[in-house]
Amino acid sequence: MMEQTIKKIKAVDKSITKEVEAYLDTLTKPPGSLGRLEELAVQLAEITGENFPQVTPPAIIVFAGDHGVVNEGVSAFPQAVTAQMVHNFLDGGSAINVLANQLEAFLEVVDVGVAETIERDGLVVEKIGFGTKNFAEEDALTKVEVEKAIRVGINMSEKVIGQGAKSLILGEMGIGNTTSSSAILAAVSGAEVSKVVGTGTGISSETLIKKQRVIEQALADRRPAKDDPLDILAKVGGLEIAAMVGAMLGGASRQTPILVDGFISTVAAILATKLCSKVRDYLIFGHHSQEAGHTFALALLDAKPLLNLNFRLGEGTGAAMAFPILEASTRILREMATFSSAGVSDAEKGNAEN
Ligand SMILES: Cc1cc2ncn([C@H]3O[C@H](COP(=O)(O)O)[C@@H](O)[C@H]3O)c2cc1C
Ligand SMILES: O=C(O)c1cccnc1
Repeated sequence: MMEQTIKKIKAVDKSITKEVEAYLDTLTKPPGSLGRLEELAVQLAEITGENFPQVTPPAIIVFAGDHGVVNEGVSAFPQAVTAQMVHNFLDGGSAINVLANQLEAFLEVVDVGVAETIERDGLVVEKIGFGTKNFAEEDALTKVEVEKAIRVGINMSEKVIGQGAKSLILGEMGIGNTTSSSAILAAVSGAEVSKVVGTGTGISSETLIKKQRVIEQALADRRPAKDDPLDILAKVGGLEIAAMVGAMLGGASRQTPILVDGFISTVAAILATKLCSKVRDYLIFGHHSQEAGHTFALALLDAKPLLNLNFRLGEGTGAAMAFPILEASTRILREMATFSSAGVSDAEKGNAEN
């Protein structure tokens, strides 16, 4: 199924680019003066193949999963917080709930691998396992589990797009997942672990050293294949990270813009683009996270995030904050007057008259 989805992913429509750029120059502003908003408008047109793209309504999907590596003491919070936060999402009390309400976005919460059974109305239960295995001791997942989690992500994107979502905001919840993400990033890039490890939920400097050692030892023991995203996910990955990879493939296959969140989401994006390089052009990077490895992860994708709000939360919060910028870029195209419709002199005309 993943292969079929990848086959469906088309290169974004570059035949529309010149037309949209030219149209932007007819609007009542000096050419290019709306800077990145204009670049975004062009990118959204290329993604959707439409001169007047729509990103509203957005769908927010938060994938939750646990990590066996928490047994090594690599997070500031206990594993139980993953399930507790899933309850909080369903009760409406988390940061991403607040932003979803503000954006009037539909929020889907998906249990793809929380370590506890959660039965609640409104929760999408697609549990592939009760957390991953501790990758300090054994492979986190089997290849089959990775493939199943990717499929969950693909299905979720297809579901919300089928329900009318015009853009995707992807987020995650999983205590320990910055450890998994740093391990993935080191594996896929060959970078030193020290360059891609960070404090996650706020660990001490001693714990940070331990976290780095745990990752270094695991990479030496597990030996994930650099060019094989599925092998990397199986050896040191997570179910919610694999599901995000799938959601990105699914979104791209349906020509839908995807807002990427922070460190964990960007690591998933690196894997998705490794599986299919065409995915890159469907991605818009919401914010620059405080998590240490994010700068390096963004550079690997040559990505320039829209915001820097000193966030280090996850859940899709940084991506959600950037959504109004996307919406603005589409409204510029749809709602601004042109020089001729508004009777405003354009640059050459003005010079000619002087
Ligand atoms: C209350 C709470 C809410 C969160 N929401 C997202 N995260 C974020 O922190 C976790 C990753 O950090 P680490 O690898 O250090 O455990 C993930 O769940 C991530 O989504 C949270 C963390 C906590 C404690
Ligand atoms: O950037 C992120 O996504 C992030 C950073 C710290 C903790 N959780 C998530």
